[in-house]
Amino acid sequence: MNDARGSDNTGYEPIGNEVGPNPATRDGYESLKISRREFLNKEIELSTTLVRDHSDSVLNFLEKAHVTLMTILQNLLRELGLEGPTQFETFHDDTKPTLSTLAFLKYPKHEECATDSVGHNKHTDIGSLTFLLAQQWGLQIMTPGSDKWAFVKPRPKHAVINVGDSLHFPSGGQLASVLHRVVPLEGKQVEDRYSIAYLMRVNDDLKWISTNGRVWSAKEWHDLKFDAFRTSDSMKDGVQIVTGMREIRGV
Ligand SMILES: O=C(O)CCC(=O)C(=O)O
Ligand SMILES: [Fe+2]
Repeated sequence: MNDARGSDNTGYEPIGNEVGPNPATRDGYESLKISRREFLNKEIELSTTLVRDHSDSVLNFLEKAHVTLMTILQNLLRELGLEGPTQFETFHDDTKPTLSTLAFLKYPKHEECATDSVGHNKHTDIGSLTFLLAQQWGLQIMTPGSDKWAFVKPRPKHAVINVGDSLHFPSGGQLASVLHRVVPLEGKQVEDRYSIAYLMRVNDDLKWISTNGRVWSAKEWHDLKFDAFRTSDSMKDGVQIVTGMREIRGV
């Protein structure tokens, strides 16, 4: 595929690039990603038909998803009294480096791919807020305080909005990032599943202190988390990276 770039934010990634939700399996999705910054600055040229022939629609979607998330963010911050010195909104400055990404994901049905490549491993999202569209079943969440997975019913014309680690840590946990994963309803992917995720992220240089007292920049956290997604090592230096330090046992 021409657009394979070996990047976490731009281009094509095949199935099996990351660890899967079941022990000893890899993930079961392929993706096409578009870096918001590179796309707005016209720095990327993806030859994939979706981007080449529909760039106006992609731009329109990207802008609408971004504005929607920024509106939600502003309202959340106001309601929680987190405006003022923290000023999270100002950490989404398009003139500065940021890793916000639009991702198109396909989980091919199992006649087309190996059954040891299934779903999407458990994780909390890296960035500030996520706008997720999916028409088929598969998304599961574990709400804070619970140790059980629950399917999220797909609702036509509804998006799923999730908080990411970059709001969770700086808000002192007032905004919780929900742990989620994707698994096929019947253990096997019986139909192609498609999802679109706009992963809004803060500027690379935003710093915060995690629950174990370490200072992170948004970019450091992003890069370490992608390393953990690819290996079966979800812990790093005693820190649970993929689960956003939720310290959940046995999941
Ligand atoms: O495919 C999905 O429904 C979820 C995707 C997801 O969690 C992500 O891209 O962070
Ligand atoms: Fe996610």
